[in-house]
Amino acid sequence: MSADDPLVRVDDLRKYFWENDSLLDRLFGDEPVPVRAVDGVSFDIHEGETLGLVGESGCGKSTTGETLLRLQDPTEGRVEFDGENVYDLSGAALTDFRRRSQVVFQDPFSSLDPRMTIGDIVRQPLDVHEVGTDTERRERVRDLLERVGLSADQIDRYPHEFSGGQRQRIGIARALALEPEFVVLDEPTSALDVSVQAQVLNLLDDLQDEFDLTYLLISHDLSVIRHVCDRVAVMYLGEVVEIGPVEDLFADPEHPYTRALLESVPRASTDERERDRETLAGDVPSPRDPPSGCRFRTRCPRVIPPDDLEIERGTYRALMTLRQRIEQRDISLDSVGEDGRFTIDDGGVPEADVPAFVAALKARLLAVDLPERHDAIVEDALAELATGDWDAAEDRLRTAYESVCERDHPELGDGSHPVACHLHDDAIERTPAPDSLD
Ligand SMILES: Nc1ncnc2c1ncn2[C@@H]1O[C@H](COP(=O)(O)OP(=O)(O)OP(=O)(O)O)[C@@H](O)[C@H]1O
Repeated sequence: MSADDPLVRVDDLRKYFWENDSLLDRLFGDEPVPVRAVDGVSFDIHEGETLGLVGESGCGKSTTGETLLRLQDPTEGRVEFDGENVYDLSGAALTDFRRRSQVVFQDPFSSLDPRMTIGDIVRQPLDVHEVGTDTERRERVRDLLERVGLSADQIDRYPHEFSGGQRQRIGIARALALEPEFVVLDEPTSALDVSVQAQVLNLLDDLQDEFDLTYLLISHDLSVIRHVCDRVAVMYLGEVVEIGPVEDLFADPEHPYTRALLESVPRASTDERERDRETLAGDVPSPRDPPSGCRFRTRCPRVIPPDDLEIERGTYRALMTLRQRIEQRDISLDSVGEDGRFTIDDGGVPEADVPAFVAALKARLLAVDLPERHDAIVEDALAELATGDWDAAEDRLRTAYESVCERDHPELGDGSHPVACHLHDDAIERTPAPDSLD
């Protein structure tokens, strides 16, 4: 490995969990369903660097960390550690990898065995890897406790005698026992009081310098990422959508998802506060059935309209949300209008009621006023819903409004700050929406 080669290289890593995969499910003929927790993730981590992995809950951060440490088997892809594919390792080489790479978990309350003294907890990896003599192991544990800011005299105490921050220090001491080079820090401070979070982050920073550590820091908290990381990879629904140096990414977030995440961080500057807000609406979709094309497009405030469509960004977003609800059959027709105003059977509402039904449905579903041309299209689609023809409504709206974001999957690309978004894809001809900020 040359000095420029990364210590960790993750290449198109995938980890699917399978549901409906038991013998019983197969007997009943249920098809196994993949949960695409990690779906084609690539990044490098250089020696001495801290790479942050950020994203909302459920987007695959922990699974990425655990799979690259080989705590979980990958579905596909490759992870190189110091030039070797970790999934090919066995015997002494695998033991060596297990020594050189460690993890610190989020919850210092459940990750420490309450029946063991903290000395035994920190010493356990030394026993497993048979490092040194009994006396040397005890000395090493005493030294580690001191290095993480505890007292060597506390060696025979139990975890319940310590505060949350102190327990996380014990977890860190255990992770460092074997002198690793690489540590995955999985939400290391999110279970802690705000007042002790900074202390633990500062400790991790000091230890990194002292022991030449390389970190992958997993966090949903951008302020933690900003405080500690050199570069950051933003994950959404199993994919990395943007990656870059931390200052660049915070100063100039390119992916609409990153922009929306940053909007959720309180900031001091008036200029920034006055910037247009692009907050995140709705939840992360299920990784069992991720959206086609760009996975963020179902929530993206900047979803790209077809070229010939002159439409404001907010209006187009509202129409896309309406489409999604129709495609998911996520609209209850029974509750349209005043109580009992419309009678609905399998064929929908009686023909004479269709205009009134459409007006009531439109008022309920759309908070924006539509330009005439779009109003007519939406009314035709809602009239189809009124007569129970969901497929026709779906087709009509797709024909009028289909976005490149749902057709094509954006690739992350190369360079120091790549972004997987069609807004940054020169190959795609597009007309920006009239209220575009760019
Ligand atoms: N063992 C499992 N079986 C089935 N699905 C799983 C399993 N582990 C994780 N998942 C699913 O994989 C997706 C990614 O989970 P993961 O824990 O990696 O996300 P995360 O970004 O770390 O979120 P969090 O911060 O909440 O842990 C989630 O939808 C989760 O429900």
